[in-house]
Amino acid sequence: MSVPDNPPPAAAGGQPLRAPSNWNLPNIITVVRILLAPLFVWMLLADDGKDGWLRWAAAALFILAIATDGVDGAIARRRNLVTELGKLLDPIADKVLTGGALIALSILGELPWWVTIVILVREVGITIYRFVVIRQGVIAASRGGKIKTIVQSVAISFALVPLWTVFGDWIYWVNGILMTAAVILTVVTGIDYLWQAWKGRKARRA
Ligand SMILES: O=P(O)(O)OC[C@H](O)CO
Repeated sequence: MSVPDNPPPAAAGGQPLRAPSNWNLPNIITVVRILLAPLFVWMLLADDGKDGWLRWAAAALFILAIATDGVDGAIARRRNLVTELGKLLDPIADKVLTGGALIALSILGELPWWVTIVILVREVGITIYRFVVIRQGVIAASRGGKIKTIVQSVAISFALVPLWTVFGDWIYWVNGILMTAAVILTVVTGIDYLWQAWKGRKARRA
C-alpha cells in the first residue's frame, strides 16, 4: 500500500513544521512487517508444508502481516507522519511478504516456478525502477498496483491456508483462478508503470 502525498504540515503562522522523522511508528510497523517474512517462510518450510499446526500458524502470520498493510499508511496520514522513506518501504514490505510466500510455495512444489518467477521479475523490476528515478521523487503505488497487491494477497492466503483439508479438492480450482488473476494483474500493472514512465519522459522532452 502506498501513502498519497500530503501537504507539509504548517504551524499557525504558516511556517512549515519540521519534517517527520523517518523512525516513526508507521515506518517501524513497516519494518516489523518485513521482518515477519523470514519467520513465516521458515515455519512453512520447517515441516515440509504439511498441514499441521506450523502450516496453519505460518498462514495466519502471513495474513496478519499482509493485512496490516493499511495500518501503517493510515497512521501516517492521520498523524502527519508521511515520509519519503515510508512511501518507498511500504511497497517493498508487500513484495518481501508476497515474494517470500511465493518462493516457499514453489519450493514445496505447490506453485509452478514460472508463476513465482513472472511475479518476482515484475516486482523486483518496478522496485529497481523506483530507485533509479528516486531523484525525481518516490513513485507512489498506483491504484492498479494496490488492487494487484490485494488480489495477490488473497490468492497467496488461499494457497497457504490448507483449506482443502476442510472443503475438499475443489478448492484447488479456486486457488488456480485466484492465482491466474494475480499473475494477470501483476503483469498488466507492471506494464502500466513502464507506459506511464515512457509517457512522462516523452512529455518532458517535448
Ligand atoms: O504496484 P506496486 O509495485 O507499487 O505495489 C503496490 C503496493 O504493494 C501497494 O501497497
